[in-house]
Amino acid sequence: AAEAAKVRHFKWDVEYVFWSPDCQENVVMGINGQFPGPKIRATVGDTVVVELTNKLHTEGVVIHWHGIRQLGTPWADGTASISQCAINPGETFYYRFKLDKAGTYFYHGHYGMQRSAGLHGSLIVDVGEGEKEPFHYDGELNLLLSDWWHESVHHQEVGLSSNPMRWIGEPQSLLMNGRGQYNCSIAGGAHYSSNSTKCSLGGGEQCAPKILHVLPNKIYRLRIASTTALASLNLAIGNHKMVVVEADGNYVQPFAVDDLDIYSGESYSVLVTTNQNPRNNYWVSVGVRGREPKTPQGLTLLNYKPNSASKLPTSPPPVTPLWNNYTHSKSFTTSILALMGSPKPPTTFHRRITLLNTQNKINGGYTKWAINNVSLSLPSTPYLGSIKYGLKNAFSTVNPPEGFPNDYDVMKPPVNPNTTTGNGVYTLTLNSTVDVILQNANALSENVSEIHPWHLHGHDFWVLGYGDGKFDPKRDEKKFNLKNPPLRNTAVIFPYGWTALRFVADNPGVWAFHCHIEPHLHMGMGVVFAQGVQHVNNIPKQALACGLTGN
Ligand SMILES: O=C1O[C@H]([C@@H](O)CO)C(O)=C1O
Repeated sequence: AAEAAKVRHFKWDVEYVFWSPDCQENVVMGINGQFPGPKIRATVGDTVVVELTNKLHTEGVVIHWHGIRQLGTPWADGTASISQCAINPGETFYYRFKLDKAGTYFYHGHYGMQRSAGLHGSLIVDVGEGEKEPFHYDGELNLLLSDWWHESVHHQEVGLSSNPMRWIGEPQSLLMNGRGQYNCSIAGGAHYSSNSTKCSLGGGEQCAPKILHVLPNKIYRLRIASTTALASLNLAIGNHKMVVVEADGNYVQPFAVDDLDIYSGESYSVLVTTNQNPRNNYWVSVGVRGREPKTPQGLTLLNYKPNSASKLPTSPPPVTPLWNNYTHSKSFTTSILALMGSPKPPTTFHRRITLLNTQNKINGGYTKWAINNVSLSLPSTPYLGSIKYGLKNAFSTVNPPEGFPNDYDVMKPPVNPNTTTGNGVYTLTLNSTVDVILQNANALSENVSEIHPWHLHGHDFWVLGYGDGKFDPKRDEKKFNLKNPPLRNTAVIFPYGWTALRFVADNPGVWAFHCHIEPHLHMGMGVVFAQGVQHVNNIPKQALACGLTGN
C-alpha cells in the first residue's frame, strides 16, 4: 500500500478494420487497429485515463467499463443516452475513472450493438502492492470469450426492428481472445468424431488460437470473462479440475468443478493445477448452453511446456453439457457463495421492485422485450444531464411499474402480447437498500422461456436466491441467503424462474440495469435507476453536448 496510485494513460482510436476473427474476413470494430481492443492492466486505486478518438466515419461511439463502479464519476460509465452523449466521428472524449476494486473485468461498446461489432477488450485490476489475494498462484492466463456473426451488426439491427422481426440466429463461431475457426477445426478429423476438416494454420493468422502455455506442476489463475452478444457458454479443460475463486471482481468460497457456465457479462477466476501427464497437451473448449446450439465449440490448447504446441491431445475435446440441462447450470450457479469475511447484505430492505421479463409485440407485429410491460427506448438527451439540470420533456416522468399484475401467468405466453415503449426511470433514495426480484416468464411461443443475464451498472448486488416459477414473497423470502450471498454485477434468470438481488443505492448517478444479451437490450430489455443525481458534479461538457443539454 506504500506505492502511490498511478495515473494510467491510454490513447485509443476506434475504427472499423478488416479482420478475420474466425478465418473469414469481415469488417470489425477495432481499437488502434486491433481486435479485440488492447488489454488494460492496472492496480487498484489507479486512475485510468482513456483518450478515446472516434475514427468511425458515420457513427457515434461510447465505451462502458464493465464492473467498474465509477464512484464519483458516473459520467464516465460509457452508456449512450444514459451517462453521456455519444462521441461523434472525429471527436475525442476523455474517460477518467478510478479502479475501485481488484478483479477480472472487461470493457465494451454500449451504443447500439457495437459490442457485437467487436468493440471490447480485457480490463484486469491487480491488488495493491503489499496486499495479498486469498489464494496462491504461480502464473496467470486470460480468456475473453465472445461469439461472432458474419452478418454485420447493421444488418442485425435492421432485422431486429423489422416487421416481422428477423432474428439474428445463432453465432457462426465462438471466439477465445478474439480467435475462432469457422470452416475448420483445430481438433478436426475422424479421430475426434467431428466431420469438420482440420485447420491448416501456421499460427500467425488472426484466427489462429491463442495457445495457453503452462509449465507442469504449477498453479495458474485463469481469468475468464464473457462479452458474448447472445451465447451462454460452458468452459472445460480436458482432464483438469478448476477451482472457482473469483466472480465479477469478488472473492468466492473456493469450489472445484469439471466445467463452468459463464453468461454474458460475467467474469470468473479459476485456479488450475497442471498436475496431469506432462507429456501431453490438453483441450480447452467452450460450447453453447441454454439455446439449441448450432455453433461449433470454440477450442484452444493448454500447452504443457516443453511439449510442442502443435502436439494434439490424446483425447477429444471435453463435451459441453446438454444445452437444456438446467439442473447442471443451477447446480453450478447456486454453488457460488461469498468468501468468508466478504461484506454482508443489510438484513432488511426499503423498497422492493419486481421486474417481469416478457417478450412482446408492438404496433401490430414488431417484436420487443419488455419489463413490467414497458419496453425501454432510450431518450435523445442522456438522463444524467437532464436529471442534473432538471430539464423538462427530456424523458417520461411517468414512474415505471414496481411490479406486475397478480394474475399474470408466467408459465404461459402473454394473454395480451402488446406492449408499449417507455423511458421513465426508477428514482432510488440515496443510500437506501433496494431489492429487485427478476421474474422470468414464457416468451411469445408456447413452452419457451429463455435465459437472461442481468447486469447492473455502478454497483455490485448480493444474489439472495434463485427459484422456479412465480416468486411468492411469503414462501420465498424465508429462503433468502443473508449469510454468505455472493456479490456480483451480473446474475442470470433461469427459464420460468426468479432471481432475488439486493443492493445499496449508494452511488450518485444514473445507471442502466439490463439483460446483457445485446439484441435483447436493443429490443428494450432494460430499466434505468437514478439516485442522488444532485450530488453529481463535474460532468464534462462533452458528455452533455447533445439533445436538450446541448442547448
Ligand atoms: O429475442 C429473441 O427472438 C428469438 C425468438 O424468440 C423469435 O424468433 C429468440 O430466440 C430470441 O431470444
